[in-house]
Amino acid sequence: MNFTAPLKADSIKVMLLGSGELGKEVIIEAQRLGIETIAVDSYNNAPAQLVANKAYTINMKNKNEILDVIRREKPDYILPEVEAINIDALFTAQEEGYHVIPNADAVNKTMNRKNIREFAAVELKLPTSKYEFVTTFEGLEKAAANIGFPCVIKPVMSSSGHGQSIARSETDLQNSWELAKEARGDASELIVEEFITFDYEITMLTVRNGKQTVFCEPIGHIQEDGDYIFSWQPMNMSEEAKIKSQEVAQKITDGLGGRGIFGVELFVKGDEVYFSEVSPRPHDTGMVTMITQSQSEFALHIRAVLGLPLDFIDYGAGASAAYKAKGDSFNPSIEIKDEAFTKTSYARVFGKPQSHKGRRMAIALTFDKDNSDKALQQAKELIENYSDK
Ligand SMILES: Nc1ncnc2c1ncn2[C@@H]1O[C@H](COP(=O)(O)OP(=O)(O)OP(=O)(O)O)[C@@H](O)[C@H]1O
Ligand SMILES: NCC(=O)N[C@@H]1O[C@H](COP(=O)([O-])[O-])[C@@H](O)[C@H]1O
Ligand SMILES: [Mg+2]
Repeated sequence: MNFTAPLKADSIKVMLLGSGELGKEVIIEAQRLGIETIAVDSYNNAPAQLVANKAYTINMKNKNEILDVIRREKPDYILPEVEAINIDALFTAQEEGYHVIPNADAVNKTMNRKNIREFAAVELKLPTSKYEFVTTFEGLEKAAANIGFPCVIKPVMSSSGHGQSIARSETDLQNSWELAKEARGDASELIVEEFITFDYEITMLTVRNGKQTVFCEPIGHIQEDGDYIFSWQPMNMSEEAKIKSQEVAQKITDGLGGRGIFGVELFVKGDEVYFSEVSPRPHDTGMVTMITQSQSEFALHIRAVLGLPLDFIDYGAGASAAYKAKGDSFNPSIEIKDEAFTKTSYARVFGKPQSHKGRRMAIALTFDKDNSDKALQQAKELIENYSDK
């Protein structure tokens, strides 16, 4: 294939909307190509802001504030990094000729569970859990009775497990209702999902550069309270399940279109593959690619955005373990014991300016040439050497 997108790095400007740990690595990869970078978020000194050329702190839910920074900076590419962004601003920017990654419609679909679930299940006919949407407590009771217990309840707009719960019986519904309502994001509507008793779940990182689609090796992961705590790559799976996973990932990303990396979340039971959701951006479980691939998911995202070739080397197996703050602090410090620095591991500390209990602050990355179970075991052990104050 002949790639015809020469890189004129010093004349390219990217703007990140959302500046957390994932964005920080995207900015670093962009900087490595000499690209000018602007990091926007709703609080000062967000991780990506610490490494970008310029930073803005705005209300990300406010259409005018987003459009103001876009019109002022005139970026070549706008890279949404979080879900909680005013979507009208992205549609307007796109109409004005700005290039939203992957495109405003894909961001709109994926930021809301109702849009993406109906797109996947109804339009693309991909297998998913049974689901219903509700806006009232009575509606929740009815939907849970139809779907059966246990069921999973989530606000239609939320991420990292916020506002999510499993109701095991009718008596849990009141708690689930209140938890979802208290969550940040849009909790005015909830999705009630059938609980899938999967054997394992994966993220299929899928990269589109406008000319081809490339898959990374499947990433296995473990979630606690709807948020990832461990991931490893490659996930050892049957050839049939792997092919089905790639087919689902291809369909959903073709359906969304545009350039960039996507994290397609799938549940696998035997050789059956269920679509769960998709991020049109790097994925938290994909941080493991910082140790397993010559081009991490962040480097691949930038390459895809620019329409550049996507070739890379898989170095071997690896794993990641998330470190979550144990307490609350306005001036947090992460302590990592010497034992956590081994020949086959390293740390990434995000530099978040404030911690609160459960906030992801750092990760441990481990490598093992051919055994992801061993890498995972080491990651689990090493993260015990992390603490915070
Ligand atoms: N229907 C389901 N059946 C079984 N487990 C589920 C179901 N839905 C969610 N889960 C579990 O909860 C996790 C988080 O769910 P989901 O990905 O929908 O939430 P999220 O808040 O969007 O997370 P993130 O933003 O981190 O991707 C899943 O990875 C899975 O482990
Ligand atoms: N599952 C989505 C995800 O991992 N997103 C990552 O977490 C950051 C928010 O962290 P915070 O909640 O600690 O501010 C986001 O900016 C993004 O990097
Ligand atoms: Mg998810």
